[in-house]
Amino acid sequence: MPPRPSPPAQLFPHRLPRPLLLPVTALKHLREQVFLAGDEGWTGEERTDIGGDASVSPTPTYIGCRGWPRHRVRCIAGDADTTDPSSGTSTSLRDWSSPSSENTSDGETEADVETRGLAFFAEMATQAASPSKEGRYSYEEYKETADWLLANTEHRPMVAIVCGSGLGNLADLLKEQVAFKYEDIPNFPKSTVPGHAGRLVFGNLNGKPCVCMQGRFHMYEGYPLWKVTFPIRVFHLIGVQTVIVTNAAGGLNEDYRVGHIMVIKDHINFPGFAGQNPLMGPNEDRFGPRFPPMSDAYDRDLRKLALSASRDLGFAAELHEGVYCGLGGPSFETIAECRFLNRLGADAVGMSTVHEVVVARHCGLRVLGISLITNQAVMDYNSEARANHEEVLKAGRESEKMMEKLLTTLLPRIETNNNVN
Ligand SMILES: O=P(O)(O)O[C@H]1O[C@H](CO)[C@@H](O)[C@H]1O
Ligand code: HPA
Repeated sequence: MPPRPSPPAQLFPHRLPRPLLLPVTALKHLREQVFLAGDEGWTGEERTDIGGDASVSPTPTYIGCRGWPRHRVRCIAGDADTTDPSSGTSTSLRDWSSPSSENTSDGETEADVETRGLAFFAEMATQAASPSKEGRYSYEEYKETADWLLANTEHRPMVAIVCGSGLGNLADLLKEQVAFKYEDIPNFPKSTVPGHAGRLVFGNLNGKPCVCMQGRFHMYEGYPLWKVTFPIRVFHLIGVQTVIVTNAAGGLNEDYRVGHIMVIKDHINFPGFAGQNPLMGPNEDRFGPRFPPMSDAYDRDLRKLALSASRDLGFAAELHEGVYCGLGGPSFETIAECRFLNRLGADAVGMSTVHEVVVARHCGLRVLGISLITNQAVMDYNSEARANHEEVLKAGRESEKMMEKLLTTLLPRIETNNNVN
């Protein structure tokens, strides 16, 4: 029998810092019987007989175990990965597996089993104590992704462009492309919204090295805000200095029409009012200060550049500068909400952007925001209009060329100074 890893003593805290959670789906391939019990009993779904071919819920269900170290771990073996769908992290069980045995009768003693089980729990406890389990990524995870990207492409982008709904084709502007699917990039969340392809595209846009997010993450997809904003910090670590956030938005300002462009002057972070700010939780000083100002969120010089580029292109009639209000979604706004937001001073409304901007400013990135007005918010009780995503995507496609021209004209005018090797 191959030697079993023995758990280092320091990995055994007196108590787990928080309930230990194991996804049941992770255990469904286990070939032996697992008995778990904690001194405070079970949390979550009660199961004491997971293993073998026992049918377990195909949907991710969590079992939790409080109390340490009084778990009774009879045996853990198998060849499965634990994947936590909420964090995307995965832990291999293979290290603790019994390679040949189907049960404990292959000479493995009770003590062997106990050691192996405890080692497994020690690993899980370490994970539970790691920052990424505290509802955020660790600095090392951002770094891991940044290093992976730098190792897999020679591009060194100075500008990152986040493509809004229906605006993913902006990435096609990039020459000498190197593209990665989000699912292939370590730690990256997955795109789930139609119109957000889920690819990170590197290349040169009119001579300027860029990276394009063909698809962003939204709060309404169920992602916590530290996940929604994950790529922004990665961009910072790979040397990006300027982020251009684009979005599809509903026009609240009565002068705005479908197909108009709004250079974002400022935003209202509505989820922030309710305590949903991506910077909640322990501050990571390596990215920025605890209390970053937001009064200069949208760079004045970049706004001027965008406005002058739009005018040079003859877009003056379709051009505005205004305030974007970010909501949680996914439901579109009621008439009363639209009226309320408009009175608050918002010119356009959407379900994204503000979180990315807060995180970008926290780590010192310059931000330019551009909204494409894809629909007029319904403000009138006699209106038959109903906001819908298809209309949003259609408007995006119809104004694609305009947005492309704007970015192509704008990009070479942006001064950048990339110091990353
Ligand atoms: O903000 P982007 O991602 O452009 O998308 C906007 O369009 C979608 C609604 O149609 C929402 O996701 C809203 O936020
Ligand atoms: N409301 C919210 N989000 C949106 C809208 C809207 O009208 N249009 C595009 N994204």
